[in-house]
Amino acid sequence: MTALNKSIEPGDSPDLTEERASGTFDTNAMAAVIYGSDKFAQRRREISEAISKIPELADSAPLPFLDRFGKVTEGSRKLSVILENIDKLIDPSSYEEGLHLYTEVMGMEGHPLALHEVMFIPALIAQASDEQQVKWLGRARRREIIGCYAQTEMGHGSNLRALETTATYSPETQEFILHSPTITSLKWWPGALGKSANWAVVVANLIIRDKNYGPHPFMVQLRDEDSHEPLPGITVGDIGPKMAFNGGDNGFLGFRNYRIPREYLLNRHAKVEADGRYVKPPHAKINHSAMIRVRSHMATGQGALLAHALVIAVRYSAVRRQGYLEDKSREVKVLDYQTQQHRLFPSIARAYAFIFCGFETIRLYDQLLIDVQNGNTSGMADLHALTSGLKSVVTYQTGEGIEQARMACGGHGYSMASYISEIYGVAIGGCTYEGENMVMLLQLGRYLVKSIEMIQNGKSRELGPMVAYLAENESEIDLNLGPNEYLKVFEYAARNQTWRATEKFQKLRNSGMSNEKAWNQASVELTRASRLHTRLYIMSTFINHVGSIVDQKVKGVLIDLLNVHVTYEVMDIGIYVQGLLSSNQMDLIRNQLYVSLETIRPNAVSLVDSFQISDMQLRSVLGRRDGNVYENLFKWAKSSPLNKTDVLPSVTQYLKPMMEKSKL
Ligand SMILES: CCCCCCC/C=C/C(=O)SCCNC(=O)CCNC(=O)[C@H](O)C(C)(C)COP(=O)(O)OP(=O)(O)OC[C@H]1O[C@@H](n2cnc3c(N)ncnc32)[C@H](O)[C@@H]1OP(=O)(O)O
Ligand SMILES: Cc1cc2nc3c(=O)[nH]c(=O)nc-3n(C[C@H](O)[C@H](O)[C@H](O)COP(=O)(O)OP(=O)(O)OC[C@H]3O[C@@H](n4cnc5c(N)ncnc54)[C@H](O)[C@@H]3O)c2cc1C
Repeated sequence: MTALNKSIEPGDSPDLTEERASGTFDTNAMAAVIYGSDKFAQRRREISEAISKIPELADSAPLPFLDRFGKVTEGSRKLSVILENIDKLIDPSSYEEGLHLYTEVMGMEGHPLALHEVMFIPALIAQASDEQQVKWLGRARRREIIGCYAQTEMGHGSNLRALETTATYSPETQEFILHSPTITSLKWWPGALGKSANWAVVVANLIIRDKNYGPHPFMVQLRDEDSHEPLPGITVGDIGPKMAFNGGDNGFLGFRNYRIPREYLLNRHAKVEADGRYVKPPHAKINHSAMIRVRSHMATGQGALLAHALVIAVRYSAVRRQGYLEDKSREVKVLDYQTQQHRLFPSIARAYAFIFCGFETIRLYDQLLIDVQNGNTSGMADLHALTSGLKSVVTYQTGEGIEQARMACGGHGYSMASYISEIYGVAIGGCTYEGENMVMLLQLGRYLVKSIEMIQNGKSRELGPMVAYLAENESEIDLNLGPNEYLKVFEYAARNQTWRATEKFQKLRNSGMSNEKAWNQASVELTRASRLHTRLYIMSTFINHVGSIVDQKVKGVLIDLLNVHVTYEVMDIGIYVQGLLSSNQMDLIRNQLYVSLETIRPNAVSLVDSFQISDMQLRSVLGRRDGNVYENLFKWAKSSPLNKTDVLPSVTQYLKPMMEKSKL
């Protein structure tokens, strides 16, 4: 009989083989659920296999041993190998296949095409007119040019309206003149801008005859296509090392009265006629679409990062033995400790939940893109509110989960051999990029307040399906709790908090305070409402997704995982449900959580194996598929550049003389 867990191979650590043998479901079938289809899950495996056959695609050294220069060079080197072999590796027209290829080969530390694929091309698709797409999109897709998305400035990121870069229209020459008037107006942070990109989508305030029409996207050539030297009028460079993404060249950019043709305003939606007449877009915020797209993809992306950390921590916890339970003759796998399970299993559930939730937001974005191309912008506000909350909650919880995974690996978790700190650095960047989390929670807060105001004005029927629960009365909770009852508990918490926060804001405003001051004084409560609303959404998409699964064994284990999720989440928001649940009921839920941790235990390794993250992609000694951690940890340490010689020059130059002097 073939094993249900497809990761078993001869030579593996017996501890991991034992774990895999206890799995109750087919990990390939689970991978099909995680990656949306059996076909794509299979393609991922094939792509990984094809990559492994091209030795030049392997890291030339463990990435943590490379310095910044080495990391940036390594990314470009591998990119050129990828492009030479691209047809052998993927269907180049598939975004998903490309993403898998890049993630596997490049790792997560950044590379010259990261922003090209994630923002530059999507911005062209959403914002360039048909003629502009003919001009640039093909070139971008063929990677004849490398692009980035340059919006944030040194002085402003969250508050777009305060960007200082201007694009002033000159009707005489039919050009826009891009200018950076101050130090703080320098573009600052855009990925791949520093050294790699030769073109950029630049967001600048459009000025026509002294009137500011707000931020608009412009296609701007930064560097000569032959020499790669910055063009006259452009100041560009790298912003230096960061917490993570050090294989990437996030950059700065300034303009000195830099002229571009009128046709370089991305003008699918807004236009400037030759005489300077402005043609308004169908929605004031349509220029934000590249951001909405990334935010829509963030739940899946962050779920995948959390998954990376959990693969490492769960596998390692199954081979790490420390201390005793009942059997005093052999130390126990640390995964058998309830505290370890409590640390890791709710995060496994969240990783699955985020990925499933991401399916939904990506689908909503793709639909919105079609609608907007057809002139229908009515879905923009809803998706903006939803993805604003979602990006904030998933990035924060992913960061929490990764950090717990690191601690769950003890001392070795702190070593770069675990690679978890790199994953953490990358993931936690998501709390900031695409809109700082508090700022984005408050965007959702605005939407929730407006929803409550609709209810107060007797317009409950006009509420969208995602906020309809705000108008409902709470019902009794039956504590023969199934997932749907937990959903009701969450609805109660989110509804109560949203009403309380809104009423606080309204009361302050009605007391004569300005709108802005009242908003600020209610803002912590509003962010709490936004988080609860978003967590409710995540839970409900998780429940719906599990309900739709056909494979009964896969569905069975996902129901077990859902039980971990709903009980953990409700315990976590206990303070918001005190008015609904008695302390006896809370105890009952707490016990259900502990039972669900035990239930999921035999499937823990199979659940993380199902993410099918190859060793190459994982880059972790602790998380290796074969579980042979210790001998490889020693090998890894020996490969440290510091161990190339027994006596370092720094010892000869400084420490030896110091010790010699002390002897006198
Ligand atoms: C391989 C991995 C690579 C990782 C890649 C990482 C790449 C990172 C890239 C970046 O970070 S790019 C830069 C991202 N920057 C931001 O996200 C900036 C955040 N700020 C904003 O998005 C906006 O400033 C804001 C906070 C949303 C406010 O918008 P605005 O400045 O336009 O404010 P107002 O004029 O006050 O308007 C508010 C009004 O508009 C509605 N609204 C805002 N955005 C949208 C939208 N996209 N769609 C629909 N509606 C929108 C908002 O809800 C308000 O509506 P009302 O409440 O007034 O009705
Ligand atoms: C790894 C990484 C990659 C990036 N890539 C790009 C890129 O490719 N292109 C690009 O253009 N940009 C990029 N950025 C920039 C990023 O989008 C901004 O840093 C982000 O939007 C936050 O803006 P800020 O840095 O100005 O923060 P600030 O707005 O200055 O935030 C500082 C603090 O002020 C608070 N705050 C600000 N406004 C409010 C408010 N209205 N209400 C309450 N609190 C508020 C915030 O919550 C935060 O605590 C990247 C950033 C990082 C970290």
